[in-house]
Amino acid sequence: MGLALTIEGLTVRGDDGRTLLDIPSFSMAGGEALAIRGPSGAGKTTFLMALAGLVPCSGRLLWGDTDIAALSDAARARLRRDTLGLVFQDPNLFEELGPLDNAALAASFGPRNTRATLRTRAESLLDRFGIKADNRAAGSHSGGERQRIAVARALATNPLVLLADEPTASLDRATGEALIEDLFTEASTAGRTLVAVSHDEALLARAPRVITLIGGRIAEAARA
Ligand SMILES: Nc1ncnc2c1ncn2[C@@H]1O[C@H](COP(=O)(O)OP(=O)(O)OP(=O)(O)O)[C@@H](O)[C@H]1O
Repeated sequence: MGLALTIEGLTVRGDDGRTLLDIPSFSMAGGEALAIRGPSGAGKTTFLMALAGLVPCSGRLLWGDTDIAALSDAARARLRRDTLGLVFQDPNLFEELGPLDNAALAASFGPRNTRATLRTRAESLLDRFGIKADNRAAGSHSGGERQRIAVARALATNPLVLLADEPTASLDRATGEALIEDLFTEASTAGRTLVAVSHDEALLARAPRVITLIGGRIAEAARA
C-alpha cells in the first residue's frame, strides 16, 4: 500500500530569501491520487520537489511515520531511492538505448531492487503500456512512447509514492489521455500514492482530488 504524506508547517525559501512555499497543513492517505494545479510560478514544482525531499525546507514532512525533513541527507536519499518514483515533462531517456535498458536503469540496486528484479518489472510495465521491450533506440520512439518508457522507469522500483511533474505537457491530446489513464490506473491497482502537477484539464478531471496553489499557498481544495 502507498505511503501517507503529511505536511505540518512547511516553509520553503528561495535563494533570495523569498518564501516560495508556505503550507501550514496538508495530508494524503496512502494510495490516494491527487493533482496540483495553479498559475505559472505558483510553486507547483517546488511543492512536488519538497514532497520528494529534494529542496531544503523547514517544518515537518512525513512519509508514513517518518519525518524526512529531520533525516540526514544520506538517510533521506536512501529512503527516497526505496520509496519514490519521479516523472518529469521531459522523459530524459538514454536515446541510444532500448526501452528495457532505459526502464530498468533506475538508480536503485538496493536490497529491494536487484538488477534482475528491475529488469523483470520493467519488462512487465512496458508490456502493460504497450511498448515492445526490444533494442530499438529510445530516440526513434514517439513522444507518447518515450513518456511511457519514463513512467515504466519510475515504476520499476515498485515505489510507494509516484510524483509526476507535467507528465503530459509535451504530448498531443489523445496520447496524453492514454498516458493519464495508464498513470492513474496503475497507481490505483498497485495502491501507490500519486501526486501529479498539471495544467492538463484531462488529467485534472481524472484526479479524484485536486488542490490549487497560488503564490506558494494552497488556495482551494476540491474533490471531484
Ligand atoms: N531556488 C530558487 N530560488 C529563488 N526562487 C526560486 C527558486 N526555485 C524556484 N524559484 C521561484 O519560485 C517560484 C515558483 O516556482 P515553481 O517552479 O515551483 O512554479 P510552478 O508553479 O511550477 O510554475 P510553472 O507552472 O511555470 O512551471 C517562481 O517564481 C520561481 O522563479
